[in-house]
Amino acid sequence: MIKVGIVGGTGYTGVELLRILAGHPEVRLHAITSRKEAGMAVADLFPSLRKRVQLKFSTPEEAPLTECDVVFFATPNGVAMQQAPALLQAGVRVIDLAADFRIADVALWEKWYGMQHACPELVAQAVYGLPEVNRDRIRSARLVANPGCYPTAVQLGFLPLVEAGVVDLAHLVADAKSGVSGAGRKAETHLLFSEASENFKAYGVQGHRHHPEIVQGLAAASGQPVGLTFVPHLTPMVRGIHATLYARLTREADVQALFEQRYSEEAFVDVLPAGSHPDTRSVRGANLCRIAVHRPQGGDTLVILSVIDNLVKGASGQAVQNMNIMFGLPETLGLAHIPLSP
Ligand SMILES: NC(=O)C1=CN([C@@H]2O[C@H](COP(=O)(O)OP(=O)(O)OC[C@H]3O[C@@H](n4cnc5c(N)ncnc54)[C@H](OP(=O)(O)O)[C@@H]3O)[C@@H](O)[C@H]2O)C=CC1
Ligand SMILES: CC(=O)N[C@@H](CCC(=O)OP(=O)(O)O)C(=O)O
Repeated sequence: MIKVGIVGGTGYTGVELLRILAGHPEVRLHAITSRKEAGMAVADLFPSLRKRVQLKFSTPEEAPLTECDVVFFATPNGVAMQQAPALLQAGVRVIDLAADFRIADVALWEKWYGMQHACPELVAQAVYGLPEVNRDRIRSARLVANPGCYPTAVQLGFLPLVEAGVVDLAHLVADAKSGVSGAGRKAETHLLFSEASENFKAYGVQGHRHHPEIVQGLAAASGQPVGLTFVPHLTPMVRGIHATLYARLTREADVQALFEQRYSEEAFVDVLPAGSHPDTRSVRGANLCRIAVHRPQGGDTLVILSVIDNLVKGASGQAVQNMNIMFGLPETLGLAHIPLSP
């Protein structure tokens, strides 16, 4: 059994990790932290976990994290980089759901995240945890940087095209919409029901911290610089990301076949029949990215639709997928949830 610790167990990705890991046959939950709820039983805070999770929250200082085989950080940016070095030193493997180790260029990371990196020397050791790209490196990784939610939906949607070199790499467009849980379980005015419901807006048009992460991944996949316009939107639903991606075809290709071949061996990427319209509900609660390929009017502009549940394939499910790979388990173990519908 793998002994698991979670730092940040009261946030949305933390409770989603608990939901998935409580049903994982090879996992024993050993430590879970919260500074605000220390001493409280997990099941008292989250009744959905009653009789499934027996642990109590401990402070990060008191939790027996060094006794774990792997520790997940489901914390705000800038927390894992403070605590990961000591855990790695103690032989514990680390999966960070935040962005501390996602960007290889530390100066670029510091610019976007507005803080100094606490352990820049570890960034080069970290493996970017998008299994569909980095599976072999994840197997032996001690430190995994779990991708952001938008970057997962956008990269999986563009990858077959940029790898095959059939689109104009200078002018990619990603128009993405996220549910409100993407912003985390915190009290902010724009996340209030009266503000976020019956409302729809773009944000971060001038620049969003997921832009450099997406560009880094697509440039590595294509071997060339990539130009991307990325516009995130907040949409009044709880879970889900719908990314509408645009790319101009520069070479004739059977794009549907390209996608089907690229993902034919991937358990968690579903390429739909040509012309489909995936909805976020079709992936809700599941570790799954569903993709549909369109070529409107047979022209040279491709439209790719990519949907995920931001908390599952966009965060905690993908983190468990990475854990399975790191510990030599079947990649799908504990991740067979069927999406919730309706
Ligand atoms: N929500 C989403 O869809 C996605 C989120 N992510 C990333 O995952 C991470 C977690 O996100 P989310 O669950 O939404 O965040 P939340 O804001 O919902 O939860 C944050 C958690 O971290 C704990 N925490 C906060 N500060 C510290 C600290 N200094 N030391 C230790 N624990 C701390 C909090 O508990 P307490 O304060 O009690 O200690 C809480 O449990 C973030 O980095 C986010 O960017 C990535 C992909 C998708
Ligand atoms: C809807 C919403 O607010 N989404 C968040 C992104 C989700 C996230 O948590 O991204 P990181 O893991 O990179 O921090 C945002 O745009 O800031």
